[in-house]
Amino acid sequence: MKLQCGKFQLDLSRPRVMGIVNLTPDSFSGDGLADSTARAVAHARAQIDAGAELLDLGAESSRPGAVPTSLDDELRRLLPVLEALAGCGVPISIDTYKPEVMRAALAAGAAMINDIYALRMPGALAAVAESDCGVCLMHMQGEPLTMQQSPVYDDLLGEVRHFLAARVAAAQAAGIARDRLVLDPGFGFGKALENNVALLRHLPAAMPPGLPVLAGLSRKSMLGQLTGRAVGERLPASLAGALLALEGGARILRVHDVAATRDAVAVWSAAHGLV
Ligand SMILES: Nc1nc2[nH]c(SCCc3ccc(S(N)(=O)=O)cc3)nc2c(=O)[nH]1
Repeated sequence: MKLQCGKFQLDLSRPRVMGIVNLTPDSFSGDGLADSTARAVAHARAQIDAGAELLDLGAESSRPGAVPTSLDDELRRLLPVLEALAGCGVPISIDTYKPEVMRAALAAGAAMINDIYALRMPGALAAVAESDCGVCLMHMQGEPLTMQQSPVYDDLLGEVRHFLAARVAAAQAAGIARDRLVLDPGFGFGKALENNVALLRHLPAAMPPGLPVLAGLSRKSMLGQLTGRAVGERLPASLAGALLALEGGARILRVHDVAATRDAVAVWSAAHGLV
């Protein structure tokens, strides 16, 4: 399965590791790099050296309880880092839901848009339809500020699958080719522990067929709830979650710990007969 990401074409017949570059001041996992472009760029390059085959740059926190970031603040944090990473050799994804940020990032060389609102904001479909960038469509119930207060599902897997299928249809209707799309169940985005566990246990049933899947479990609270570990002590659980996501068909892993995840993926790939 191939994913078209601007000038890059990703062969997703084997798993790829996407390194998280958090440009917010209040990152949930203590990795915020908002105060220094140089530090953020150095971190991004270190992730590439560690084996990241995509990077995800985010300048607005979407952790539970996060308040929205202004357009100006998001652009001010994002663009210097994106511009400094031009020519880095791997596709740069931008974690944003604002069409204006999408347009500016695509003009500055971003190869993928990672939208936690799945292009539902006015103007978002048009902003990416004009490009040939990759697009990640993610499921979220509610919005970051309140999504974890009381998530409720009648049919979790069906609701996630139907939501994503509807967003795929909307994207295709806007002229966005299927080979540009990757889908994501949105671990921790309006999901209680039992919802996150059910998604991990039955991942294929939550996803419309025939499209690649991205999973982002790294350091998330579901792992803390299952292990009792604080956010900085969740690497073993994050690796276990990553491999379970691969078992469930995910082929892009969005992680903080690139080198460790690459090692876990190497073991998984060998056991699956992948080179
Ligand atoms: N496609 C995609 N993009 C993402 N961007 C983020 S930022 C993390 C926001 C957050 C932090 C912590 C919790 S919690 N309460 O579960 O620990 C939830 C959400 N994540 C993802 C993800 O998964 N996919």
